Amino acid sequence: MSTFTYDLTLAGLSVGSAAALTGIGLIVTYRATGVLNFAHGAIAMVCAYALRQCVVGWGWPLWLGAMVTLLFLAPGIGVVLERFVFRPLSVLGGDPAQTLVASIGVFVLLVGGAALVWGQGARDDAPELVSADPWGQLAVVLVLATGVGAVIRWTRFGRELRAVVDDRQLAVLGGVDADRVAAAGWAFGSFTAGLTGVLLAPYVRLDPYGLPLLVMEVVAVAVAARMRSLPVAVVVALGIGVGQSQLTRLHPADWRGQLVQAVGANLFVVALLVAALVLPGLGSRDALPRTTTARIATPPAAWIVAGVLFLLPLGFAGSDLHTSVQVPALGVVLLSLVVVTGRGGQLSLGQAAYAGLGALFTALLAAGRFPLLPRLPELAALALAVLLVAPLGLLTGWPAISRHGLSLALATFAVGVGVSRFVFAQPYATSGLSLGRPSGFDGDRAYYALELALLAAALLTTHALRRGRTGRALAALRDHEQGASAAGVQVPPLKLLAFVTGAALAALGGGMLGMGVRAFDPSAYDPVRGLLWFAAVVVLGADSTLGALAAAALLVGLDAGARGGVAAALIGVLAVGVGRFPGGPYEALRVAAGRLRPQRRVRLTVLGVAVRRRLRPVYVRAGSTEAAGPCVVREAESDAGRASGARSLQGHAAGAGQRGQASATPADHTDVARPARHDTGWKHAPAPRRTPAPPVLTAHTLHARYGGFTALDGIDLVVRAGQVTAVVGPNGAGKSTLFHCLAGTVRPARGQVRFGGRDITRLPAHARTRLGIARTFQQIAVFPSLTVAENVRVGAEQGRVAEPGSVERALRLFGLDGDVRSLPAARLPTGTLRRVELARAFAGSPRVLLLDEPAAGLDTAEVAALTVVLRALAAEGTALLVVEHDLDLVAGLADVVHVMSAGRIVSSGPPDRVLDAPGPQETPA
Ligand SMILES: Nc1ncnc2c1ncn2[C@@H]1O[C@H](COP(=O)(O)OP(=O)(O)OP(=O)(O)O)[C@@H](O)[C@H]1O
Repeated sequence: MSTFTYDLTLAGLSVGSAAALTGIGLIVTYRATGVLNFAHGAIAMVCAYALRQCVVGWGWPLWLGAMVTLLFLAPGIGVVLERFVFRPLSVLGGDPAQTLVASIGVFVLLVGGAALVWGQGARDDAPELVSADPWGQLAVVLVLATGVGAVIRWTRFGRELRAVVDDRQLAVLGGVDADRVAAAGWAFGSFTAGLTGVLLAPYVRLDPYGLPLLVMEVVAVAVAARMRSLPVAVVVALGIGVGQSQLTRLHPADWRGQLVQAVGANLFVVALLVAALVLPGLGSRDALPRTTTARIATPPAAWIVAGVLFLLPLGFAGSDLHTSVQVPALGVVLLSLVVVTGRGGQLSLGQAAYAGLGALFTALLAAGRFPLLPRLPELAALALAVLLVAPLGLLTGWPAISRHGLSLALATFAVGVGVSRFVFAQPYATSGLSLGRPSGFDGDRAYYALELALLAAALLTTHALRRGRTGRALAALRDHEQGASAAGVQVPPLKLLAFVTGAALAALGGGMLGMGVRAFDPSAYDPVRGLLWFAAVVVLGADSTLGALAAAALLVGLDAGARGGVAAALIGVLAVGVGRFPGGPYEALRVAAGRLRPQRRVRLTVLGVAVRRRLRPVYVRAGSTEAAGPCVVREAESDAGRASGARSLQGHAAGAGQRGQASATPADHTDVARPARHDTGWKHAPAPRRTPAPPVLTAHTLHARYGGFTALDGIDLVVRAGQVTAVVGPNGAGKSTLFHCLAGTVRPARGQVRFGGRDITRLPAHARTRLGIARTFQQIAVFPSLTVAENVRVGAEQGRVAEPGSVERALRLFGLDGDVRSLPAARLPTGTLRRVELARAFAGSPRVLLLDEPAAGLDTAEVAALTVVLRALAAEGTALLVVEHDLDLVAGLADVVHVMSAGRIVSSGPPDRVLDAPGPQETPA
């Protein structure tokens, strides 16, 4: 090996060691707590500053500064974060969404805090703890990795750690002190962050923004190791480090060479892009605090006040006016986050990239440097830049189709970092670039007026996306993606729409920002800004346009008026707390106000029916002297008849009977007395016989597998119009898998699903809904931020046919046409929510209703009323398939029962025959 190659290898090992350290720290924290610590780089930066402060600022000996920094400060930060930020969140349920936002909040807080304390400028006098000789650093890394690996594998603490990671609650029940394990994980993770920071600081720019970003760029190392394997992380880190170092030999001749060199010099970013966009995703849960609250409408007065405040700067002069110019521009950028994150519920940490591209393209187009295009006037350049950047929204929109939670966070972050490194930081794109204002708007006042007009256009666009059919579909997507898909919402195109619109708005705002300062400044659009803007929008109410405008004013105002870093620190503090108030500050205010004022109570009937008694006569215990009474429906209806909701149901069902669509109406059933049979065990009265109805949905030899495990083993099933078909069986029998295959959320390995003769095996869930297969969920899927009527309207708009009056009909049928219709679904009782979900499914005029444990969470009276409703729907001609554990409900409701065991249907027939037979169904959960 030549000396040059050897030297480059050594340099690469040095960089790779620091990356390996970061990987080890991220993996250990993730394993111990389930949190991907976005603040890791910021902790590294704070520790590097602290060591410099001790040694350079206060003149301490290096060993003392290093001990205090690495053995007290770094682990201390970890313990404090665990105790005061992440433990409360894990007590609240450990939603990864909230921990992600909190860790971004910690990042922003530390960056802002460091800028406040140590200033924003870069330092080049960080003390050198370990000599530049890479062998020393490598030794540190290998000792650490081996030590951690040994602890995890062979010690009691390691076993506890693995137990907590696998199932925290189970580990706690088993006597493990999960908090201690999490605190140790955080302390160690922060220690490695601190070590990375002090090792790197002498060789890179030590500043509050650059170092954290540099450290987070190597997160690919941990992702490549699937957040699990320390040896893989170390090997990948060293490999990329050496590769990156070797590629510095390239000497560019033209812009292509420069691009290749840029790739070589940023191999960790390339690895991040590959890890985040190509490798399978890490987590699947939603990445935003799930909306549990209704959106609070902005009072008109607030808009008037905002309008006046935004007009005020027109009367300003000098530096005040010059600063104000940034507010509308940043407001437009933040509105892009309202569209993507607030309304669409899609996490986007890379929005700064689109803003920067908007500014860059505007500058290139206005300068005549854009390939193949002539020089354009500034306003035309801005408009064309917006159009050009909009489709680039697919860069993050495409991954968002299949990625959620952490995976989407990483993908959008990676795109932000990639664009920053490969476009903004490259001289071939940006050298000698200036950006002027449109002619006629050169002065600050005129330009501000132009910005207000553009802001108004952006507000109108945002507003349009928050109203009407698309607005409701977006809200549904945000509130419950699976539920939205089940309601017929075409989720992938809707996500793309959100990201493309978001990219266009960000580009517009970015171009306006650039024109405001008459320059393209790459640092104004770096990925740290993306995190800050994301945090600012989330804490001020992600779905609030006014919140975005307030955030813009706050960020610009604090940056201009206070010491640098105040804005970031404030936003960080708020973001750290946001997980405790998932609805944002409005929710916090509401909670506070709620303590002072009693909440408005709404009286609701149960399923629209004043049913108070459990249905009695379907079962009689052996030896009981109680005679069988009339059948289920008469009992329920005799109570129900007193309620308007029941009248609507009866009328509805009778109407259906008159139209001749149904084989039986509830009234028909009341005429069928069910004699009791006195025998051992629970017995069932015979169900009324019906004439065979035509098949609507059929399954043919369905096979489904999870890895090597066969969950469905050749299922044949027929669901007929006007009948209730039930599937029962013990836990793990495969009922839910069958349900998912029919609903389109699981793709069978073999076999067919047919609907009205058409093969729909490969159709996605939303397409099945549009054909006429609606479903409900075991865990109720409603859209909490929408009102009851809006929930039902989503079902009607996206369902099989948009029949006029279908919303009102569904609301009436399920007894939701009173005051409750205009209440937000958040915080309604379970029974009402079940009705809302059913009404939503029904409003799309489905031919088949798939119901996954519809009685889950309902009390006896609600189950009784539910039976009436489902009977009425079947009587109307709808085909119902019910997967249910409640055998009482099945016996009283179903026409045909299929019993499943170990992935097969082991018996089928009318409930009285099937449920009486001994078999696996007798041990349901
Ligand atoms: N995503 C999955 N990955 C691996 N195995 C799975 C998955 N989902 C289900 N299984 C397994 O497939 C089998 C069938 O599960 P399924 O949920 O369909 O049964 P079930 O009858 O609905 O049970 P339950 O009544 O408890 O919901 C079970 O052994 C289950 O452990």
